[in-house]
Amino acid sequence: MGDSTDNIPVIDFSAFKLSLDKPDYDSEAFKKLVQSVHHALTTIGFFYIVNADFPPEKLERMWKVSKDFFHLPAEIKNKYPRNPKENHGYVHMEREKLNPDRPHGDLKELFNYHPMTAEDSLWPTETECPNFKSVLSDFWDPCLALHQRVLEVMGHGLQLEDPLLFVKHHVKSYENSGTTLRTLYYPAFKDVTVKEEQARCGEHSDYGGITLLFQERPGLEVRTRKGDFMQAQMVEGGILVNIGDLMQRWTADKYLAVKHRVLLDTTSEESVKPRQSIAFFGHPDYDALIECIDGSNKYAPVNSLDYINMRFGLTY
Ligand SMILES: O=C(O)CCC(=O)C(=O)O
Ligand SMILES: [Fe+2]
Repeated sequence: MGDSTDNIPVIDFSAFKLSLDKPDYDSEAFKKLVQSVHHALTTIGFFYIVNADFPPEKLERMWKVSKDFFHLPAEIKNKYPRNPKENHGYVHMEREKLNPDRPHGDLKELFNYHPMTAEDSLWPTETECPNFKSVLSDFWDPCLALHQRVLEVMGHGLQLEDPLLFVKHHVKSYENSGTTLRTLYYPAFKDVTVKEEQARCGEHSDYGGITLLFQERPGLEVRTRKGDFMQAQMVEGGILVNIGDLMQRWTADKYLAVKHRVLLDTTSEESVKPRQSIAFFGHPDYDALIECIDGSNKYAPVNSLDYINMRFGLTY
């Protein structure tokens, strides 16, 4: 772990928590929130949200149904494979390789939920995994609302002419965007055969807009500006936020999409246990044209859908 100045900042979101329709834009608390988020995204690239009124019972239910699902026999889980076109469904162990330079796929399994395409036939049945579908669907709403609040705060931090610019391009999340809820499971060390240089989750930056990450136990490492990796400290009730590459492009590198990973460190007692995490990947609407906000054209304008398709092509 890095020294305390390297720790990921913890930001109090009460000035724009989920139970408030709007923040008090002129309040010191809101200005401090904007400034803290801006500082985090221009330096370490990660921050924890606390006091956002995120419903803890929804998170508890997510941990439980996810565990139930991942404990099902492989032949049941494999009935619902991820559909490459729509990105909804189950991805088995070693299938995804987030760092293409590593020789083997990641030691994790996951289930992606994308409401646009999540027909009944693409979910485990109620007999196979009771409440899985309803709990994932129900978790989507607070994630969507919170990620839109973060996008608005970022718009203020960057002093955009229209602080709602990012939000306005993240509104079709149900029908026309790559926004995805993902529940992940890293099996215990004793239950896997680890190949050379195999990671639980290889070094990568996320692809899209912003990510909300919920962690059940430690293990995530984030790359510092110096290029080494540091452990993300655990924060009680904290929701970790980082941005994806498309957002970095959009901000013309003012905000940074920072690499992160999860290793299987067999000398650490924590690391050999199974680990769960949940990621909500907010992605700009498929028809959004992503152009540098400062007019610099540092990156050529790119269509959101073309960009995500290109990135998935390199991962699977
Ligand atoms: O499991 C984690 O903590 C990180 C997962 C992650 O970075 C991802 O799926 O993009
Ligand atoms: Fe990630």
